[in-house]
Amino acid sequence: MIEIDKISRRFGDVVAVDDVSLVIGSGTITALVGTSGSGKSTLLRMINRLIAPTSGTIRIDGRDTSGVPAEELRRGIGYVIQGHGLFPHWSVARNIATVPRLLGWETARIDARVRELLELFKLDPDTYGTKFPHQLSGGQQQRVGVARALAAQPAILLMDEPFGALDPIIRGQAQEDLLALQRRLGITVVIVTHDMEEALLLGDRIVVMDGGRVLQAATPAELLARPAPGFVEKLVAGTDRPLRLLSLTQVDEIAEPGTADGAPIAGTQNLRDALSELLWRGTQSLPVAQADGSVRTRVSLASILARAGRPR
Ligand SMILES: Nc1ncnc2c1ncn2[C@@H]1O[C@H](COP(=O)(O)OP(=O)(O)OP(=O)(O)O)[C@@H](O)[C@H]1O
Repeated sequence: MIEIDKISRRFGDVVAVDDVSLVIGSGTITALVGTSGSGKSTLLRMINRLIAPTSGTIRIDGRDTSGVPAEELRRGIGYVIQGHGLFPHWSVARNIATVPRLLGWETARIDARVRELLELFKLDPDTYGTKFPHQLSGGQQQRVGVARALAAQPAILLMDEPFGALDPIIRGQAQEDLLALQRRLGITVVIVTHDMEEALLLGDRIVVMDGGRVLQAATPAELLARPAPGFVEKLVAGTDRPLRLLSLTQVDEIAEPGTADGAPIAGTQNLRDALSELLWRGTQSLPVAQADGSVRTRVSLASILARAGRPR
């Protein structure tokens, strides 16, 4: 758990972060979202002490980070920035090995870890380990950047606009990969983005910042249903709110007993997928399949539409 307690940071006359308090649960993804200059990066960098707070305290698992040597702290926290930040004259393998080498791991252990990570990120170790960053695509460089951040198995991963430089298709894939990776490793992720759509997709919790302050910290469902008046409401209104709401609910949650024609949709898919499928097929209801393949329920267009409006 990361406890941020009344943290502020000034740069001269500018108050970049203004009295922020937040609790970030272990094993969750928290998205810090806001416009440029709202203090997101400064707040993120105070967690690994790349920036020292002017006042306030940050505790990680109960331990005040101001008492931990900065190097030691940073080795235990992965950090990924926009445009990957790889060392251009080092091979991919050496880039990934940066922190394990600093920690003095044995060569065989480092090599095994590098291979494991390359495989995890779907990059063949024999093909890609010896390449240099400029020989990779933007998406591949980004994956190597995340692999490097995870090399020493940190419990926390900080990401500052990690997908900002990727084109929309690669970006969508990278977001899905991050979700899968986080669920698999159970790490705590704090990600900075100026994109509310990205925050809604990735965040278990979304923290909206403006002028260095937290305006609202909530789950995606809460934020969509009850955005704080003013700035947050405006940000949320810019997203496809009804479709976003639908994507937060699984088909199983509203499926009813009965049958329908056609190929079934999995109960674990979300209502947005179900709506899309219904519209495409031009029908009123779809059969719903369970993990064991059995089909006992259906989901109807009417019941989906009832979930797409403003919650009352
Ligand atoms: N090293 C610095 N020296 C002076 N001012 C700074 C410094 N770093 C940040 N600031 C100022 O602090 C405020 C918050 O900046 P910060 O980078 O945290 O915002 P941000 O929300 O991450 O913005 P962006 O999305 O553009 O990165 C801005 O007004 C910025 O100009």
